[in-house]
Parts: sequence; C-alpha cells; structure tokens
Amino acid sequence: MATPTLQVALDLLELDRAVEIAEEAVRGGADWIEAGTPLIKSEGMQAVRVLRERFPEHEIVADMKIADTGAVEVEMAAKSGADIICILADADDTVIAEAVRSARKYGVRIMADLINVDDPVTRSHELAKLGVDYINAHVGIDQQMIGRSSLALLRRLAGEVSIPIAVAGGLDAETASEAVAAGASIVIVGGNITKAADVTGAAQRIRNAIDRPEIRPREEESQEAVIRRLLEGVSAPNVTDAMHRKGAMADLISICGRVKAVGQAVTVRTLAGDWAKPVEAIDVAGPGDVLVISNEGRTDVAPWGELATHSARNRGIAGIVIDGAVRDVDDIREMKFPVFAKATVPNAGEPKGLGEINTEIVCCGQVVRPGDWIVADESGVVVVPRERAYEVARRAMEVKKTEERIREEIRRGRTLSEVAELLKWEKRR
Ligand SMILES: O=C([C@H](O)CO)[C@H](O)[C@H](O)COP(=O)(O)O
Repeated sequence: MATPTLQVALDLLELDRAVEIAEEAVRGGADWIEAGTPLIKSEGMQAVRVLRERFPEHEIVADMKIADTGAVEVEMAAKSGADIICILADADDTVIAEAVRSARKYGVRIMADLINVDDPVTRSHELAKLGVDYINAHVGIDQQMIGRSSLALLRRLAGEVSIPIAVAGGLDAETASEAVAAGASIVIVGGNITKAADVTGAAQRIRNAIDRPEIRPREEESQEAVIRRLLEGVSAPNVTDAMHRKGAMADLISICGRVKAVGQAVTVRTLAGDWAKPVEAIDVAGPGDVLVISNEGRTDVAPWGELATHSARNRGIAGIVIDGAVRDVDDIREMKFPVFAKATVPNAGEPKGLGEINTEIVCCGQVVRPGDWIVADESGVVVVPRERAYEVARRAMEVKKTEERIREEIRRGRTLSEVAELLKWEKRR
C-alpha cells in the first residue's frame, strides 16, 4: 500500500495564523496544505498565493467548494498557485465538466467533495467518468455536530470507486487510522490539528496513526453517555457560546465556589419557601440528575438547606439549582456539594406540599423541562434543551478546542485583539 497523504485543512479566518499553523503541521508530517473554505472566503485568493509562496515543495489544495462557473473558479485558484481544487460533487455536470476542462488547461487536479450527496456511490462513478481526479468522502462540520460520520460514508465507497479516495470530517488519530485501513489514500484533518495548542504534536500523532493503520474494536457508548462525557469536559461559558449566547440563567451564584454539576433536570415548582416538593424530588431524581427548583425567585425564605443537601448527595444527585435562596451555607460548603442559588437566608419555610415535580418551569429567566441538560459551574448555570443536547455538547467541545489554540497564541505574546483580528471583524452596520 502506498504511503497515505496527510492533508491539513486550514479552516481559519486569519492568514497569518494559518501560515504559522501550516508551518507547525508540516513539521509534524503534513504533506498537503489546504486553504480551507473559510480562509478563502475571508482572505480571497491571496490565501492560496501566500501558501504557494511559503510552501514551494508542498501540494496546495484550494477548497473552493465550487458550485457554479467551474472554469473561472478553477482558473482563479490555479493561477494563484493551487495544485488541487475542490468542487462540490453535487454541482451540475455542466459545472464539473467545465472545471475539469479548465483544470486540464492549467495542469491542476480536481477533488470532488461528496458533502450532502444522496447517492455517493452512483455520483462517484459519474464524477470519475467526468474526469474528476479524487473523490472526497466528506461529512461537513455542521453535519458532524449531529453525529454524521465520514468513516461511515467512506465505507460505502471503498472498493466501489476507481479513483483515489480522500476522507474528511472530524478525523482524529484513531479515526484517521481506521480511514486508511478502510481504503482512503488521502486523509484530510482540520480542527484536530489546527485547534491544538501543540499543532506539530497533533499532526505527528495523526501521521503515525495513518502510517500504521488499524481497525480497533469500538466500545459502544450510549448517546446519553456521550452527552454527559462531553458536557463534563467543557465549561458553562463554552456551552452558552455554542448556543449563540442563549441558555444562561441570571443571578445565580455557586455556593461552594469551584464545583461543577452536569446532568438532566428534574424540575420542581414550589411556593414561598415550601420545601415539601423540593425534598420529595430527591426521591424522584436518579443518580446524576440535577434538581432545578423554582421558588418564585424569593430570596427571603429558603426551600433548601443542609439536610436536603445531605440526602441529595446520598442519592447521587449531581447538583441543585434554586431560583430562590438556600440556608445552612457553612455545612453545605463543607460538603463541597454543587448548589447554585440566588441568595442565602437563614429561615426555612413550611413543608405544605404546594407545587409540582417534573413539569415545565421557568428558572432564573430560562424555561427548563424535565430531561433538559444542565451545566453549572462557578461562572453560572446553563440549560440545554434535551433535543439539542448532543449537538450542543459537540459544539461546546469545539469552542473549547478553538480556545486552546488561541490561548497558546496569547501565551506566545500576541494580544487577544490581534489573534481575533477584532478591528477587521467589527460589525459594519
Ligand atoms: O471542508 C471542511 C469544512 O467544510 C469547512 O470548510 C473542513 O476542511 C473539513 O471538514 C476538515 O475539517 P475537520 O472536519 O475539522 O477535520
């Protein structure tokens, strides 16, 4: 088997950062360098020109995702120095044919991106006949966030397609290795190299993995377990970022400081310090759940205290969120149990039994339904609608990874404003 090609996809918005990351990725073993679609949209063909100049010995790929005017766009990229130019596989045949003619004229190659193609096997045969040089079994970044897999797409094509197959979409060392074992000759990796603080190390790990491909047996993980694992690995701010600044509850503080709670909500609505339903809810909740209690936002009477916390901890409950007040704060702090409340107050109410368990409530400005996911840490509490929990958890992890590289660049001496190119990206209207 020929040595597989490692292509690093530079899906950044800033050319200087992209060049620096490309240098580090090449040191780690990347063969081909891709000007990613976001980079091309941000910097234009200058991105391709600069990469050509800085990496004269490497193949430069321009991920144009061409949908129309095939010849013109191939000409632009070819004249800027690209060796391989990407077109959408579901572009009309007229576009593909023109792109291929133009590629032949300028001595470059065409890679067709199967993103969103209904019947990838049939389309790959057609593309090969039209003269395309490579097929890319690509699952796009937004599609990855709802669980689509590039490996599954690749496996449908393996053995069916006569031209070399590339694969792209959320690959890491493990899946890249499996991709080569499944028949890919070009492995395209974006975020898992470019977002790493140590880009060279990340590229090296993938290089080693694809040079010794193997298929490892996978342990099946339930979707709930994946969501929990991902949310436990990110912060509440990462989660609100992933939700476009939605989901944050207002005015809550962490009673025990640096603690974290992740789990599905068991909701409680209770009135003016009535602590019967909150305490009954401990028995309704299971291990790993978070009790979310609406106490009308009252801060003059507490429906929760130390004994309830003790009982919740015994039951394995992950945390308590109260739109209201809490008491016995000193004892709760000794337990280091994740309790988030609006205020502290010494007096309890009465266990009258008014209220409901597991109905939709509003807590600190956010609607919470039973089963919604809660992520709470020292920055505050965020609610994630249960039907979007997998996607939000994946996106929050991407937010965290992106910050890892930014933190590294700040550590090296750039200001945050420089890294984010704030002046360039200020909103114009
Ligand atoms: O093509 C890509 C995507 O559509 C954004 O332009 C990515 O380069 C490709 O998905 C590889 O990146 P990762 O999925 O982050 O590995």
